[in-house]
Amino acid sequence: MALSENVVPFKYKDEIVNHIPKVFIESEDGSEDYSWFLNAPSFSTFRVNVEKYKVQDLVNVIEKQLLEEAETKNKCPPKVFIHKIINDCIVVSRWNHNGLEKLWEYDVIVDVACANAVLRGADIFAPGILSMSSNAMIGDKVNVYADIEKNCRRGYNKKFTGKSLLISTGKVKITRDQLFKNNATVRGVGVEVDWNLSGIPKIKLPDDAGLLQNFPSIVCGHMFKNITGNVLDMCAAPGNKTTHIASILGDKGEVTALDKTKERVAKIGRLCESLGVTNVKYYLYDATKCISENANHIGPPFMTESFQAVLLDPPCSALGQRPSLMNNISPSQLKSYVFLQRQLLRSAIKALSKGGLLVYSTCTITLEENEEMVSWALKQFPEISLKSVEPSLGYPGLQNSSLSEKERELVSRFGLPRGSSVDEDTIGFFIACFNKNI
Ligand SMILES: C[S@@+](CC[C@H](N)C(=O)[O-])C[C@H]1O[C@@H](n2cnc3c(N)ncnc32)[C@H](O)[C@@H]1O
Repeated sequence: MALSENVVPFKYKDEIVNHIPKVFIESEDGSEDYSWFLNAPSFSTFRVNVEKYKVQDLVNVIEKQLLEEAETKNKCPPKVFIHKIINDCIVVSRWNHNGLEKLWEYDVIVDVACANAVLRGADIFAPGILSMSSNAMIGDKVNVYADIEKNCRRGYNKKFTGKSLLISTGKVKITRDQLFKNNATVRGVGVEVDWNLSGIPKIKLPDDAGLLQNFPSIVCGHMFKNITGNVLDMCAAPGNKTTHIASILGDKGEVTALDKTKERVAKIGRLCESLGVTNVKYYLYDATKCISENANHIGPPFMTESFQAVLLDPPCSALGQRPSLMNNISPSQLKSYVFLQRQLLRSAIKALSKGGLLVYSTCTITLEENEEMVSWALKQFPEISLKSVEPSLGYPGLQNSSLSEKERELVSRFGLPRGSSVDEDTIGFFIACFNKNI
């Protein structure tokens, strides 16, 4: 079920659209169309922890679960398969349904972040619930709406009349009283989803089996296939790519992971532990300052040219994350990322040994943070050269950027609103690879 409601998913639409390449919002008749932002990619992708599980075994587990669910739902199950090139990636298609209807007496209102997650196959966790009909008891069925204009107060106890969108139906697991009484902070699943608007299924696997990861992010990990030695992951939390690179390196190397935020660094540790990844060292550190001429101890800052490969997956405007029912990013916030990304690139190039590989990736779609960042880096640092993204999946860089035709072919853009395969219908993402000249 595709969403093309009358929803403009940007609070500061007029300013933000100036930064969005036309291909993402212009429909064939030239009118504005935001459906790419509103809809989730058609496939879920699960990156298998191949140290512990066989990919085919997990395919069988997911297939069995979906088959059982299909019998109760009286529908054909989604397809489950291993990606033909990215062999640690399981692809799951969606349920086919014709949309949702208000079916039940009771309503639940959730915030936009929660709604975006639900549309990607998540249950509804308590912190995302803003309002629930007061008579809804555990086990009752509810209609779930997204508060798309962010007008619903947490704990609101009347019928919500603001702009909302029916995104799922499900079963109550935590009552209104438990959620909101005495400003309670309740965790866990508040509503178990049975149908969501996107048809993206829930996938239930053990914690150590791997993780749901966007397809281009999984591809990004594969850039490190031929690396031996030390890899620096400069902006690493929560560690999704760190743990993937570590698993790809195996006993051929180690990942040093940095992040500037304490709580997020802790997440890297927890993920390594849960996946059983041991070749990662992680530090709370500002990656713009992680290289120093006089570094002389274990841990950051490090000596120049001490890493065989570097991943720079910096903070970005994240406009490629979809679905996004409403994005409050302000124009000044949007513009702020380029400065930090350039600073981080400077450190990345210092960190890299001669002949080493630098991978730059973002989950955004602006030219400034992608193609133009690459051409800035090529001009600024004559010691690096662009290298093709291998395996070459996705689309070339966009036209009308400062990259030459040849350079456009070397970088990868994911998620242009064109094709419908798992390689094409993804979040918006960008990967560029550089070599440091010998
Ligand atoms: C796009 S996220 C990284 C996602 C991560 N690579 C993954 O795949 O799990 C960007 C991260 O950069 C971190 N960050 C922001 N500024 C930083 C800095 N100066 N040094 C290191 N990390 C920074 C943020 O805390 C955030 O966790």
